[in-house]
Amino acid sequence: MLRPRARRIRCHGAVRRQRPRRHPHHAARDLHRLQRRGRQRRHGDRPVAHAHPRRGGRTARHAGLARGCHAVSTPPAPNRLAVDVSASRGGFTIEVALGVDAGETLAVLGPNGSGKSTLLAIIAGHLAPTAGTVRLGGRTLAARRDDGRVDELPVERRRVALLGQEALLFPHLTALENIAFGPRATGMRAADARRDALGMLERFGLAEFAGRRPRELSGGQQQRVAIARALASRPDALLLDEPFASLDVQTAAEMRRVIAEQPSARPIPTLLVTHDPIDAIMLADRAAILQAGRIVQEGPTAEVLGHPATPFAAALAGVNLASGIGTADGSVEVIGPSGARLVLRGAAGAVEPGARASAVFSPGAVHAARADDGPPAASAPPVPNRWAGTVTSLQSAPGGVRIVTAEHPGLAVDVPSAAAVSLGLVADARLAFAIAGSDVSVRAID
Ligand SMILES: Nc1ncnc2c1ncn2[C@@H]1O[C@H](COP(=O)(O)OP(=O)(O)OP(=O)(O)O)[C@@H](O)[C@H]1O
Repeated sequence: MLRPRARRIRCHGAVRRQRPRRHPHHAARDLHRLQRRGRQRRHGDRPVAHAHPRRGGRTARHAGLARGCHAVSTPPAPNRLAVDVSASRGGFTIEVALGVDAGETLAVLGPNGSGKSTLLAIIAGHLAPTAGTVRLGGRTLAARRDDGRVDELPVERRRVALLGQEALLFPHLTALENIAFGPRATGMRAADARRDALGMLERFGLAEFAGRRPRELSGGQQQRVAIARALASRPDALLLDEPFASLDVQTAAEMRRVIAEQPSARPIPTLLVTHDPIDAIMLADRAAILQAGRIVQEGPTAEVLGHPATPFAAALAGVNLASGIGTADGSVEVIGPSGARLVLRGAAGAVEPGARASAVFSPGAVHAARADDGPPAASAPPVPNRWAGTVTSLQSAPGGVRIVTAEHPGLAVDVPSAAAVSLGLVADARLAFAIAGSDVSVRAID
């Protein structure tokens, strides 16, 4: 276990170094236990005893500071979060390397069970890696040594704030007291902590609720207090675990705006785990797709959602992903399960002949018409960006109908309701499809 460092305190005008006592961060630990309890509630881990800041926690005075003394806030330079770890939980293994710069937000998207929470648990200190390191700025949060032992900073000393779906506020404290709790735990004077907490409440549009207890606040207001509380303790990294998932659409939008508008006076890395592409679009500079414990794609958010590399990411982004082989003219030839050929050509970009490649396009960018001429001869060369299909399923889509055909069941075509009526859509109808090259993006598969 890493040794606690001495901290600097200002005492009657003079700045001194103070050696920490054995457990100088009990209150912060209580806060982290409470956060962890929320995750365990979702994931079925063993429960942790309920934290009570007044009984189990320690205020600045309890933490060993004399009257008139307070901790000098010397936060380490905001820095990069660098994770390069593997870990196991049950039969599941995760192996991830990623970095998030200060002031940057990385969205981690992935299907259920892909390891998103496990990744956060490793960074927050709830799960030890089986190999590798977690670094934050100049500090090592966890490192597995060659001899198999792990150097780990305890959760409460990582300066990593974790905000989950549930606000998990202390029920017996007011909104203001909840926010002031973290700074008090690190030794800030009560008056300063209250002043800062009031400032946070104002920033989050909650000033009028300062004196209310969590049960007197709506879910959205509680979540706003929770994010204010997370930031009030001046963490060096922020972990957001689907923080909007339990909120209604309007409140979630409001919360996204609040987080997006965070002033960057003290930039820190933010890692946002989400199922919802809107979170990545609104909040993240970069996005990573996690599948089965591995990052399968990472890059600028527009790039990852604009040209997804996997069917999961394509479904998330709401686009069609067609995989095939590059043709002589730089298009992508896709062969359906029954052998039907489809050539997709992008207006910009081309792929190497014979190379594995993919084409991406939106279901709504495809034009559909009645095809009265029956299926084309198998030997006929396909015309780029044109194909025919027999309808196998019709589903409702926003503003219209989603069509799936037997020839290319992985590719959806959306038509507006009026067009669906005039096409007389029924199962087994033959349709002709066309898409402009400007709406198709082609790329080689690595
Ligand atoms: N406490 C645990 N003990 C044993 N296995 C666990 C534990 N927590 C998670 N797992 C397993 O680890 C794998 C990854 O789970 P994890 O919760 O990290 O996925 P996730 O991507 O966050 O999923 P979700 O989107 O459903 O929250 C799953 O197979 C899960 O069953």
